[in-house]
Amino acid sequence: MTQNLMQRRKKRARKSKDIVDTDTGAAPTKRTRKKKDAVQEDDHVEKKPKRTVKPKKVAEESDGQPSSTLAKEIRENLSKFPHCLLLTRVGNFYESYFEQAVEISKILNIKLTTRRWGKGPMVQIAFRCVGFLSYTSTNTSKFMVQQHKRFVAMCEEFPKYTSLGERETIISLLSAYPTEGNLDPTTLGLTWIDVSTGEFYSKRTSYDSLRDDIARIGPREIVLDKSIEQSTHPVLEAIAEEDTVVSFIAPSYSADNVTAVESESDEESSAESALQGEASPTPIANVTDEITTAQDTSPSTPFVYTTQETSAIGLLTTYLQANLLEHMPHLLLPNREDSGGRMQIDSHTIKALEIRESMREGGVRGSLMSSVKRTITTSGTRLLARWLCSPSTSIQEINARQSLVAFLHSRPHFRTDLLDLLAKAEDAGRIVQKFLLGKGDPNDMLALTATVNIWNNIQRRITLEREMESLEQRSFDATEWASLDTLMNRMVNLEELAQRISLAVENPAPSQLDESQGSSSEATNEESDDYSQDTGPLRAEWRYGRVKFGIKIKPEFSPTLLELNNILKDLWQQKARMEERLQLKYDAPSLTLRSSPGQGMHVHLAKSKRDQRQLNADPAFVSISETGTTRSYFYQDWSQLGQQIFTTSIAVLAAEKEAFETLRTEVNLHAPSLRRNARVLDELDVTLAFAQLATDLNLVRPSIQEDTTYNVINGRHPTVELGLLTSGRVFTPNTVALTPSSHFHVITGPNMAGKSTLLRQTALIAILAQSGSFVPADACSMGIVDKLFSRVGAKDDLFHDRSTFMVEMLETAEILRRATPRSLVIMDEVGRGTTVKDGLALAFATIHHLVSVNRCRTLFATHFHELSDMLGYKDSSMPAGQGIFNTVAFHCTTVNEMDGGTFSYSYRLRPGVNRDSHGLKVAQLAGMPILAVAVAQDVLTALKSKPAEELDANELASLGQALS
Ligand SMILES: Nc1ncnc2c1ncn2[C@@H]1O[C@H](COP(=O)(O)OP(=O)(O)OP(=O)(O)O)[C@@H](O)[C@H]1O
Repeated sequence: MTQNLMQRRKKRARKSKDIVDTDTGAAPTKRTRKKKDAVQEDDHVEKKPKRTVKPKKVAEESDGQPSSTLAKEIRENLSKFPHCLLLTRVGNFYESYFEQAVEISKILNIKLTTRRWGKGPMVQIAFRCVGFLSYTSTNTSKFMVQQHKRFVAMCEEFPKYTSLGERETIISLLSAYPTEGNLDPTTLGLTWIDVSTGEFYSKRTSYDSLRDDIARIGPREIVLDKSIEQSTHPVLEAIAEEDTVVSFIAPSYSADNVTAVESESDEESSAESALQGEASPTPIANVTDEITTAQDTSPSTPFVYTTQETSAIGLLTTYLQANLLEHMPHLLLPNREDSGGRMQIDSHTIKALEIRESMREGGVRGSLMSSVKRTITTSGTRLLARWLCSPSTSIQEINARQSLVAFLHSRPHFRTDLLDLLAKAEDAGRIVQKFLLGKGDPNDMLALTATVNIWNNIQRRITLEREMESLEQRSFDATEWASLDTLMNRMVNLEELAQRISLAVENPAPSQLDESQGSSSEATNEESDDYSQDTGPLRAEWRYGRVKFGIKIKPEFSPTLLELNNILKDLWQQKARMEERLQLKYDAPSLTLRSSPGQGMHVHLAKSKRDQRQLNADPAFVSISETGTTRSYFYQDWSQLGQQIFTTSIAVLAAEKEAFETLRTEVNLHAPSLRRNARVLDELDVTLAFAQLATDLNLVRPSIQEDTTYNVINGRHPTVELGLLTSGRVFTPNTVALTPSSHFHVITGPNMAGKSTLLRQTALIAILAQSGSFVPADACSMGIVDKLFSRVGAKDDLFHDRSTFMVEMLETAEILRRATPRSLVIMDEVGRGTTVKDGLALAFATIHHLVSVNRCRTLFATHFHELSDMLGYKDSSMPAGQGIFNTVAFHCTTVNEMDGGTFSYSYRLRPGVNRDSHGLKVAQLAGMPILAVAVAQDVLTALKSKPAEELDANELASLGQALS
């Protein structure tokens, strides 16, 4: 299937050329460039000849050389790097031309051909050329550099618009495909992938939700259909605010293309857990117009990708194929993310609530993530971010997560042991992806094995805990264990794979190797190789080559390898015997058999004056060089034996490489199971982290139900509480009780008295609760929140031509359009960005709409105490529900005035309305000059009898005059 796709996808994005990473084939990144520079210094690989490919135009130059663009660039590069062998990437090949082709064909033992440029006899130029497949380039170039001591320059081509190679870690790609024709015009297909881990998702979405999806996913790059590039398509509007690279491509795909996305197995489908609750990914089925998962083997409910999703998958796959070339990973069809099962948090809210990063500091510090993160693996941290940005709306799933948190919370020692084990695990998801991308070395292989062993140890530790609890007969409760069992039962036993790898791969331990002759470390390696006592450069070179190739496979891995190693061992022994024999025969103790690039296989005398007498008399030894003390000879017997050692060494290297490729294939075959286990461990990491968090921050288990209540007793803001603690202050907890009969609370109070904090903590507690975490409160019970909206903090967005007030209104409008009775809304100071009259009018209209149309749970903080009057508030003794809307209640914070003009904030919420903002106190605290504060005080006093809105222009002018 893949081949079909590849054939169909030959039409690629426009290409440009530049030097490339010889290891990865990816376009250079800042880091890879650096790395490459280092390699180039070490390995004589030159850098940066450049060429750009334009249509071939051939003409003969006066010197009889072809003058096509490619030919010119090759000659330019050759003259720029005269000391290098130049390899030029052309499609799937690296090619070498002219005289160098002859040399390379000899070195690599590949066929030399004759190529012609130009059409017609008049312009045809014949020249020598060799080429080899690009995927062999890493080893081939290393061979030329290391074995033949040649400098190599590589000229690479890659698509002009890709930024895939611009970073080591590619976070997410997202492709949104617009609807067409008679398809439902309100829906979109959305797919996204983390190329570094292979996590691939798809969902149906709408233009309204697209911005929220993007905010949650946080892609580095967005891929769109080229056909909408010049249009005013709503997708473009939705992504306009995003600070991401947007690529438009003309996809060479149809729905059928998706059939070529390679399925590894359906195993992964069950990997999605009761804890995670995401729908299963799809094994490839027959794709016609739509992709279906309806296969017998799938353990979970089949689902069907929509046509738009199918198109999005095709678009994204095309893009990856065009950019990753031969490093294109094997992809499973994506997991379906069903928005029905996730709390929708709009894009402003993700930013405003500082879930992933803080607004003030820009980084993670001060964010919810930073306060609650206790995960110890990077993949666990990624999962935590996903859970926090899209909490669940499934009570079953939330309960499963909470039960596991409770289970782990009550077993601190067990938790510590599991954490200790987890800390040693590698990011298996990323390693597997590396292998699927055709990368990965024996160290990765060993890391994977170690990780599989750690997984096994974790399972053993769990079994032990269960046995200990049963033995102690300490309230052993099988239902309590059910949450952990459900999670761990999803793991696949991969012990066999781990064993096979550890039996095959030896740790190359490069630090133990020394290229220099006769170093002290030689002995160690001789022992480990178990043959020959040779300390000559030929051997050092060969072993150096092994390490540089990153391969050391145990001989027992395959009969071929064993046989070759035995032959090699025998040859080394022959060499040792020959050396010993010659030393004795010619009475030359300093005689050694050596090889060097300049002299080939030669006999070396370290003390020539003493040892050369008898040797010189034997015509079998031909002197080839001498220095003050040393002398070298050609000796045919050694030359032949050395050559045999050399070719056998190369054969062993090739066999080890082949063996490694076999292992790589095995790892790739197990990729779904490896990923599945990795995901289980990620979930364990996050739940362990939640359990630890519950202990650290004294959190309680919330109770979640299917209603529209929100009852949090003495709730706290997790981040503000931590911030206060560092300065020795204590957070004042607050109770919020939203019920269907009192679902809208108006909060008034002085500046700086904790209104925004209360609003934010209300939202954060809902997020934590539905993520499966315990929450910062004395008690919490709440009905599922389907959508969370916030309108807090205002800042302008001049780049997108939006004033502060415009941003405020856009956000408010969106809430009024989208909130449902199951939603939770927090609104802070709506209407403050315009005149008092307009602001008041808009604030009232907003409340009116939220109460009577949306009917959602809302906290509405305001300094417009007049709103309370408009809403029918009388005084704090007024029973709830007695205003003009019977579901609106009033709460406030206040300041405690003390003797001597000092005051303190009471952050404690109480019923009622506070009409005093105490703004001047805050101004004073902020360091406003005393004179300015005094003038403000005079204005306030003057306005006490009659508010400013009621004064006409003349009255205001005379007031100003009086105060000046
Ligand atoms: N419950 C609390 N306990 C202790 N300190 C608090 C509490 N709530 C808020 N604070 C402190 O008060 C500061 C100001 O709080 P916040 O921004 O919520 O006030 P506000 O009423 O929204 O102010 P403004 O009306 O000026 O926007 C916080 O940064 C925090 O340091």
